[in-house]
Amino acid sequence: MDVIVTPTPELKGEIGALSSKNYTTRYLLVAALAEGTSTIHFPAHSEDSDAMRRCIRDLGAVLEEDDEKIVITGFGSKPVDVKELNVGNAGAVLRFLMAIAALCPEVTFVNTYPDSLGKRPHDDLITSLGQLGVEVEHQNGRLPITIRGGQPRGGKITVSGSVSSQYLSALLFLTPLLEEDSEITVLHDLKSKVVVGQTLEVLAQAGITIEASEDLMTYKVPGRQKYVAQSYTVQGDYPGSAAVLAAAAVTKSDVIIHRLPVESKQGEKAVVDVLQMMQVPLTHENDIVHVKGTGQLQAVEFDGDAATDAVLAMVAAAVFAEGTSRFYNVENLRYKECDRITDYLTELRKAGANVEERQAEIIVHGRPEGVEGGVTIDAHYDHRVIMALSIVGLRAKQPIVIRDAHHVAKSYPQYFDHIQALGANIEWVQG
Ligand SMILES: O=C(O)C1=C[C@@H](OP(=O)(O)O)[C@@H](O)[C@H](O)C1
Ligand SMILES: C=C(OP(=O)(O)O)C(=O)O
Repeated sequence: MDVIVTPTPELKGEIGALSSKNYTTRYLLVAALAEGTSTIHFPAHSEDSDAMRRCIRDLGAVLEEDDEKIVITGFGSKPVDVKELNVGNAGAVLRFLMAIAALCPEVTFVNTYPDSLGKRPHDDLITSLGQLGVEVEHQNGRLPITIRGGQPRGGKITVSGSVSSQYLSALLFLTPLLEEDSEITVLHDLKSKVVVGQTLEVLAQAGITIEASEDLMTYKVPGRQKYVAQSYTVQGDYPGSAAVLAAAAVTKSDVIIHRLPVESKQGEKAVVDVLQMMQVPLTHENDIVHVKGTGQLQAVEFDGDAATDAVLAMVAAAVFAEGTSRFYNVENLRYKECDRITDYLTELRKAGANVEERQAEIIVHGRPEGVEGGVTIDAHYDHRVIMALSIVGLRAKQPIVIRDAHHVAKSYPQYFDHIQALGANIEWVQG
């Protein structure tokens, strides 16, 4: 399905934020790794969180769900002997479960998105699993991947953090269950470091003890631990909400989003500070963000690694700012659903934006007068590219068609309904 975004000068209204993708995937996993029955309130519903639901069920967890909660009876440290898992296009779900699959005799992760997740590298995690004695069959570090685990014992492990934090998170979920204590050392840099804070927070909530160094580069993980069944509540999602906030920032707006906690470990909450730095009038109190946009923005410089999943939305806002914006330290955007630097900027340029790329940087020469639009955009299977280009479409001179916009459902299926409810001019058409 394609979406036509017709220029919309004003947005107005209130929405509740979608539930956090990163917390939902983590709570589903720790609930599955516990032996008792856990409850997760307000879990996210999206292709990625559904992928985790499907896979933990295949691994032996029992799930019962109603409108506001999911009750999960876990399999503990003993998943059933499943032969195949399908994670869809969900990177984090794949990486976390590649580690957990080490508890199974032999599992193959199939390749259902050859042009997206199928292109993403997993070599660094494969190397670390090898150190635990886990045999991994792969296609040059990519899907399809077969894990032959059995009984990894723990010990000293190194993992590179220079491409993704998800490899480290994966090892942090697995190692507490192993026979021996483990010591994990992160090599090189650790990208998306803030997301590891979410992993540690959830592990602690699930009763797991891990000693992490202050810089998050070394970990002592006692073995033979048990995940404790718990009750969890999922907070609102900043990465998805960042797109709605950026849309409000580039239009004349009066937009309120509920359920965005002021105290949160989600790095993408920085979108609020970045928009403020861009002189967008907004307040953030009592878990409510209220934007009263004028459509006028100033350029900004920002270390994007602190808010990796909100960078595309911030860049879209910067397209209409006065001056030149720079988003640096973002090389790992190249290893996501698409190359979120080259592919994304290609689409932005089509729409009329003036943007430049470096290996680890996006530079935006703002056009407060607006961009031309009147083009068809390729989604590159990327929900965040789709949301970002819709923001540009709101302020373009001519409508923008976003092809295969249904991939927005990877993280935020109700995104277009939400911005439509705020007044955005959106039409779905058969592609
Ligand atoms: O651990 C997680 O749940 C995630 C980590 C981040 O990935 P990288 O560590 O690869 O940057 C983020 O982009 C992704 O959406 C979710
Ligand atoms: C990169 C993302 O997800 P993942 O790595 O889990 O596929 C994302 O949600 O933007």
